[in-house]
Amino acid sequence: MPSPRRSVEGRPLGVSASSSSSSGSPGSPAHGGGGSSRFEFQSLLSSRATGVDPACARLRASESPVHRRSSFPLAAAGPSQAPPPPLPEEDRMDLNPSFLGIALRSLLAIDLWLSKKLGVCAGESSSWGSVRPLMKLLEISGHGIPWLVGTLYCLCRSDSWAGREVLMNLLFALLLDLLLVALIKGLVRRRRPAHNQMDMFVTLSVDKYSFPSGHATRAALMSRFILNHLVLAIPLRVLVVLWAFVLGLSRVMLGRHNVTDVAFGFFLGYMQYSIVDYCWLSPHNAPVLFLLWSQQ
Ligand SMILES: CC(C)=CCC/C(C)=C/CC/C(C)=C/COP(=O)(O)O
Repeated sequence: MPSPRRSVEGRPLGVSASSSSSSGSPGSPAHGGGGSSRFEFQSLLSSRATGVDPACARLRASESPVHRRSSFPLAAAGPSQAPPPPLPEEDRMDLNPSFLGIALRSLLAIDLWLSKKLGVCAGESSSWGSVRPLMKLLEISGHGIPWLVGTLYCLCRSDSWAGREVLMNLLFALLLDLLLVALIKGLVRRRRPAHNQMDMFVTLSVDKYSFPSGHATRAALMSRFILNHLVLAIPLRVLVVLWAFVLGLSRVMLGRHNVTDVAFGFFLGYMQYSIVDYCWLSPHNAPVLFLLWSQQ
């Protein structure tokens, strides 16, 4: 144990006015100005040597009654005792990452706990195991292959320029989605939940990762696309939104994803539509594409 009177570098801390044998605990704020300040000052410096989080040590220091009085306690120790230098700016900023870290860890813990609770169709023997076939049917409804094949088929059959334009953009949206999801999955590499059974219909190699949910991005992207480009009666519009929501929920119920994978997937899909809308392909800005297609 290093002497409590010395800093990590071995230099005296300059807090010698009160002896460590004075009554009460040295760390207690009730201990008195000198004792309290000694504890706090030591905790600031020795945290580097002991591995204690400096942010926590600093937090303790800033909470002390001495600091609240905003007079540096060591001044009371005597004229020969030089006050320690103020903390470097970058050290003071450490508090934020620490709070952010705690918030993220808490969110992650809630995410894992909630996802496990909601994974009621993760296996045949799960509490809602009998609904699993229905959930898997929903899974296929949001899979990339049926959407790609369906779009290409309609594009081949379409005989109007307006129809071709919408379908061409739908194809672009689907490809953009596959690309972005694969990119993020490959970068983040978050494993699928432990209770997931990897029995999915055709997957790509990145689909062993779970963040973000490709089904959720497609659900949000396709529903926004459909609502903006198909003239549908209100009940059908409600159905489209419901489909997207239930598809996202089914990913967690099947145990394929954590809640945050799906939540971010919805957000990403929503934003992807904005990109598609912004880059909307038309015979005016992409004439080559349309000419090529019309010659097929
Ligand atoms: C043109 C091309 C590369 C087509 C690939 C279509 C395909 C196999 C997409 C994979 C869809 C899929 C299984 C996504 C995973 O969804 P999660 O919700 O489990 O992330």
